[in-house]
Amino acid sequence: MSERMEKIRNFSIIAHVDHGKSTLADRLIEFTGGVDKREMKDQLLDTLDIERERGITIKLQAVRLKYKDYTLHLIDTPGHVDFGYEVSRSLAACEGALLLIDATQGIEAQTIATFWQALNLNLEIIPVINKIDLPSADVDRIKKQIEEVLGLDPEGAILASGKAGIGIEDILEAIVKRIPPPKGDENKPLKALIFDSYYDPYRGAVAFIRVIDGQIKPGMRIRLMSTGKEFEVTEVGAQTPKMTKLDSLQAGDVGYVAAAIKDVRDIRVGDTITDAKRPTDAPVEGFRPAKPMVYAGLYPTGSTTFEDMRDALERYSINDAALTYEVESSPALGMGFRCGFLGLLHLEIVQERLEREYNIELITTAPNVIYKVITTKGEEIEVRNPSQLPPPTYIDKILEPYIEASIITPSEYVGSIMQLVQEKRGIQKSFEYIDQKTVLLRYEIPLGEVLFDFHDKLKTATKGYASFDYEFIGYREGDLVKMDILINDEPVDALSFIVHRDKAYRVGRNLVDKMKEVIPRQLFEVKIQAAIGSKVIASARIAPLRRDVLAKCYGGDITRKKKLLEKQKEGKKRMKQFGKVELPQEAFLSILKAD
Ligand SMILES: Nc1nc2c(ncn2[C@@H]2O[C@H](COP(=O)(O)OP(=O)(O)OP(=O)(O)O)[C@@H](O)[C@H]2O)c(=O)[nH]1
Repeated sequence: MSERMEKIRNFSIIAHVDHGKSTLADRLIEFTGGVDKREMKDQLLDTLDIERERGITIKLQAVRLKYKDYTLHLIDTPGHVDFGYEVSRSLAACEGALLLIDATQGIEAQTIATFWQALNLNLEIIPVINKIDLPSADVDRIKKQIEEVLGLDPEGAILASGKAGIGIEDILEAIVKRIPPPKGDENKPLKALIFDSYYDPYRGAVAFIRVIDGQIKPGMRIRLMSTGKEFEVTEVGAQTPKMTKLDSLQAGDVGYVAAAIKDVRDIRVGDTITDAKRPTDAPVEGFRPAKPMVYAGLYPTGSTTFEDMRDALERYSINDAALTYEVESSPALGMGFRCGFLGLLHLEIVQERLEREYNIELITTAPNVIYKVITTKGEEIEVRNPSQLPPPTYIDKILEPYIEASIITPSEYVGSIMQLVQEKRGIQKSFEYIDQKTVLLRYEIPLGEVLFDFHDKLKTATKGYASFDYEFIGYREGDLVKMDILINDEPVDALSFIVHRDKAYRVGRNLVDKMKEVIPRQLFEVKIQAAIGSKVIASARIAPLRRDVLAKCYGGDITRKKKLLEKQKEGKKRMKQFGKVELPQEAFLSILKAD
C-alpha cells in the first residue's frame, strides 16, 4: 500500500435522529480547521433550506478534513428510513463509523438498524456516548447496552459532547488509530463508487464518489457501468467543506466529479464509474436502481396548469433521481401525474418544494403502496393506483409489501404497542429486553398499514418514547378489497383505496365521518358514501349552507366584506372542484386518519 493511502481514513457518523450527528460533524470540521465559527453557519452539512428547517439530513456529502498528517473523509448519511439504500452506499464508501448514542436516551431503533448496516459491510465501529454534558446522562447504562445489545467492548466507547466540545480529540485519535486505511490499487483501471449526487447549475450533475482503484482526472473519458453512458470529466475535487478543485482523485480518496452531465438521473447512487478506455473488469457490488415504495397522484389546482406542473416536475427531477412520474388522467381530477417516492417523507419534501420553489398549486391524493395482482389467467400486474385494481372476477390474489419493523420502547408501553400493532395486522417476531427498562420488539407489518397513521399513533401510545425503524422484506398475499368513495352518488376515482376486508367497515365509517368534517358546507346538500363494489357500507350528509352569509354584509362595513371574501379565497387554495362540490386537500388525505 502506498504511503499516501496509509494516511487516509474514510468514516461516517451513524446515529438515531437527534442524537447529535450534525453537531458533532460541525465540531469535527471546526476542530480540524476547515472553517471558522463565523463561516460555520453557512456551511453546515445540511444544505437545503427544508432540511435545515426540519433538522433532517437528506443529501449526503463528503467533507475532507486534515488531522495531523492524515486526510480524513467524513461522509454524511441521511437520517431517515426512506433513504436506507443511500445510507448503505455511503457506508460502503467507508472503512469505519462512529456510532453515536445519546447518553440520556440510550440505544434506539435507528441505532440498531444503522449498526447492523455498518457491521454487514465490515466497518470498524467506534461507539461514542454523546451529550455527556447533560445532567441526566447515564453513561453506565449506555455502556451496558453497548455490550449487551450490540456486543461491542464498552471500554472502547468514547465519552463526548458535540455541543460542549468534549472528547473531540479522543474521537479524532480513535479514527486514525482504530479505523484501517483504505485498500485498493492506484495502478489498476479506475473503479469508483457513486454514493450521492446533486445538481449544480454551474457544473451540471455532480457525483460524490469513493475511488476504489486507479485515479480520475479532468479530461478523462469515463463510463457509468450500469448504463454504459460515457462523459468527459470537467472537474474533480473535494469539499473542504467548500467545493475545492483538485488535479485528481486516487484510490482511497473521496470527492466529487463533474462531467457536463445534464441529468442527475444519469448518476445513479450505487453505480460504478470506470475509465472508458481501460475499463475495470467488475463493478462495485450492491448496485440497485432506485425503486419507489409509495405512489401518489399529484394534480394541478388553482392557477397552475397541467403544463406548468409538467415543466416543474421536469426541472425538479433533474435534482432528485429518486422521484419518478408519469402522466395520469383521473375522471375526478383531470390531468395530473402519478409519482413514485422512496417513502412518505420523500413525498412531503417533493410536495413542499414544488409549492415553495416552483410556485405550483397542487393536490395530492392519499399515498398508496404498490400492490401486485395475480390474475385468474396467471399474469402478474403491478397496481400503482388503487382505482386501477382489476374487477374481482379477474383477480386470483392480491399481494402487498411487508416490512420488518423494530420498535424500542420503555417497557411500560409494551401493552399499548402490542394493541396498536395488532390493529395494523402486525405479526410479532421477537421480544427482547435490552436492559431492565427497555424492550426491543420486532414485527412484520404490511407497509400499507404503516402509511396509515402509524407513526403518530405510536408516538401517542408511548408519549413519544418509542423509536421505530423498518426495512422492506417482500410481498405477501392479503385479503384486500377496493373501497370507492361516492360524492352525491358519483364515484371519485382519486379517493379509492385498498383495505383489508376485516377492517373495511370500520375504516369506511371513520372515513366518511372524517370527510364530513373537512368538506366545507356548500349551497346544496352533499352526500358522502363508502362502497365496496355496489354495496354502500357507510354514508354521511353535509347540510347545505344558508344563503345569507354575504348578504349580511350588504350595506355594512366594506372592509369586513373584503375580509370575508379574502378568507373565502384563502380557503380555496388547495381545493379541487368535483362536479359542483369543492374538495379541499384534507378530504383526499382523510383516509390516512381513518384507521
Ligand atoms: N446537551 C447537548 N445537546 C446536544 C449535543 N449534541 C447535540 N445536541 C442537541 O441535540 C439536538 C440534535 O442535534 P443534531 O446535531 O441536530 O442531531 P442529529 O443527530 O444531526 O439530527 P438529525 O440530523 O435530525 O439526524 C440539537 O438540539 C442539539 O443542540 C451535546 O453534546 N450536548
